[in-house]
Amino acid sequence: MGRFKRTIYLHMKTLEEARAVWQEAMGGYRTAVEQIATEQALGRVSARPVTARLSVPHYHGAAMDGYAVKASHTFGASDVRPLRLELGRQAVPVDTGDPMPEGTDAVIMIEHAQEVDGTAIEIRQAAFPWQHVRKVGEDIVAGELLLPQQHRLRPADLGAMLAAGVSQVPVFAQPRVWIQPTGTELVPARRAAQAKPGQIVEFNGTVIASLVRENGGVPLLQDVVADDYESLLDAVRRAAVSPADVIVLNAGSSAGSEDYTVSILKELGTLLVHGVAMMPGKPVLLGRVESKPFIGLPGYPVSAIMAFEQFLRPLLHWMQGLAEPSDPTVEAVLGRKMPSKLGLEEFVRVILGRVQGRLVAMPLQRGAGVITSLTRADGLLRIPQEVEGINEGEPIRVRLLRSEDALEKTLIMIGSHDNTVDVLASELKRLDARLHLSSSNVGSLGGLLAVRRGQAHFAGAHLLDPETGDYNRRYVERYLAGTPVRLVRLVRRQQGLLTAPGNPKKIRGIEDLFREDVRFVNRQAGSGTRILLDYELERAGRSPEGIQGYDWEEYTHMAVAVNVLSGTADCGMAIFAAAAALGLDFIPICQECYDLVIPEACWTDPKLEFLLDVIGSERFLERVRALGGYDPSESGTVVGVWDGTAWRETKS
Ligand SMILES: Nc1nc2c(c(=O)[nH]1)N[C@H]1C(S)=C(S)[C@@H](COP(=O)(O)OP(=O)(O)OC[C@H]3O[C@@H](n4cnc5c(N)ncnc54)[C@H](O)[C@@H]3O)O[C@H]1N2
Ligand code: MOO
Repeated sequence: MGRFKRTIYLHMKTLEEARAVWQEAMGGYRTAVEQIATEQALGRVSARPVTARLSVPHYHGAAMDGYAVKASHTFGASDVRPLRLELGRQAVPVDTGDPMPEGTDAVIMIEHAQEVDGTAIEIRQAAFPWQHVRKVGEDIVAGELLLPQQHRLRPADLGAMLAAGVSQVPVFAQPRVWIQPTGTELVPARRAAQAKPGQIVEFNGTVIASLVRENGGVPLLQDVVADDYESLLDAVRRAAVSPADVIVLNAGSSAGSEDYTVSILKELGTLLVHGVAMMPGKPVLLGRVESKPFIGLPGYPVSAIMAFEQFLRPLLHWMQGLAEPSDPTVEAVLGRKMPSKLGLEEFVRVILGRVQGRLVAMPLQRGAGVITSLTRADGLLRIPQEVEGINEGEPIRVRLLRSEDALEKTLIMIGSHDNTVDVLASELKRLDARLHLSSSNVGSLGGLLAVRRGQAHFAGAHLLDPETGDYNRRYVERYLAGTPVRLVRLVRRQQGLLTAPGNPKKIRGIEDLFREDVRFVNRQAGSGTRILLDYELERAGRSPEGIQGYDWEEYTHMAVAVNVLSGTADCGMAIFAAAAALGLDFIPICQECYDLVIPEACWTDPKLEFLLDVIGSERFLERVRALGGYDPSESGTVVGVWDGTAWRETKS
């Protein structure tokens, strides 16, 4: 078929404008009202006021176990003048909830009466009228308003309705949402392992369906349809005549030549908004097909979720007569400078934790395709469109994605990543389910700087001093003058050369990097691994000249490994774990030390005590050994105490 014209965002709106247009168009849209059994109504929203049919209680009943009496018969009883009441006639035994016997109006608790000969009780205190009696209608009076309309029903609400004889309740029908994943490149998740380049596992459908469910709707998740005009047109037509109340298409809403959604919306309905000045989520599309709201969510997962929150979440609430929920926020300081595009409202995912009394927010990866930026996030920072960026240390408000008290149990780690840190995180959780380790991977040096700024509970670093062969101490001296810290060894780990499986080029060591038929992939300047390579070259008396690919820099161990696996490089330097993860060959070059840098100010924080307990535990050591490529024999050892100007202890 012929190529379609590329579409452009006709009139990009600000987020505020787009939300206003959407509310104007859809704010009054409601689902039908249906009667459902009260027992099934949890979480549903009342469509009309609910009134009580019966009073509760509907008889005068005993509120305590004891004896029903007529209060006036007990007057005058006291410690000095105990009073006897004849059992059966003046005092009738009752249990809590029993109806009050004819002629009685008070209950004396069993512990305040003494039985005498099985024929009478003796009391030492008078009862007052209606003492320990639940009177008719004490709780609910028939005809009284029990619950207002547009109220989300909670467990206690169901109880009150049932008690008051309301067995059916009128509620707004749950909005049914047609979710149509589109894309020729999409393959079902069960075939994830066989996906070829260009094929993407379909998962947005499940994410959107779950969000719909969380917000009181019923997802109608469809099979994927191809990105061609006819198939999409057909899908939207089917949605329009289906019982669905809302139509959601994902994706194909941006400017690609296969992004037909705009044309379809124009053909079958009305376009309200195309393009919103928000990021992620810019290519969102809003409109109407027949009388149904239509939303085109962007394809990138984070974009889809952000656009869901701004447009579909409020809609699902309006449709049930509810207001859009507000989100809890906290005040924090930004841990790292964040530039932002003017004219775009930006949503930045952050980790959050309390370090030395201040709540610190550290930005995670910003890419709209990085779904783990949301799984790992503790909060969401919104940078308004008129702001060009936020400076490090500036106070900000952050929307919470976890509970506020959970933040008090969060350890913030910044620095270089290592797989044993993941083991640490999982062992901490095992010890106490509330403990949480949030990490931001910005390299070893970035970690030291974060410690200097008081933004991390600890950093992870593996910085070699080429002059002494020692790790981290020299860098602490240079970057942490005035900041007392302790260095704790986490592990020693193998660094080496990675090659394709079977090592087809027969690479045996550093010397082979200079061969003409070997293409190398390097790590970025300043990274621990790069420093190590340069050190090894110097020890071998070689300069890097002559290594093909020395200038080609990647930022992580795994990125190096991926290049070797795909064949774009023959060899790279990384830790053993990266080779093991992708089934590559590994030629050990040396062992390096990976240490935790813990500020003295955090040393006595109970969370860090837990952390050190974990590092010292046999289970942790076992799991680290099982990873391969690690030597945990010094794990947990304090290898240096820095008082801000000098080392107080040397290696122990
Ligand atoms: N030239 C331009 N290109 C792009 C622009 C732009 O303005 N000009 N906008 C970018 C932005 S911002 C976003 S966001 C994306 C979204 O584009 P679409 O909504 O058209 O989505 P696709 O291109 O079809 O897909 C993007 C990406 O997401 C994956 N995807 C799609 N559906 C699913 C699914 N159900 N499950 C998992 N992953 C899915 C898809 O395979 C793509 O990788 O466009 C930029 N481009
Ligand atoms: O706006 Mo897109 O949604 O950044 O990735």
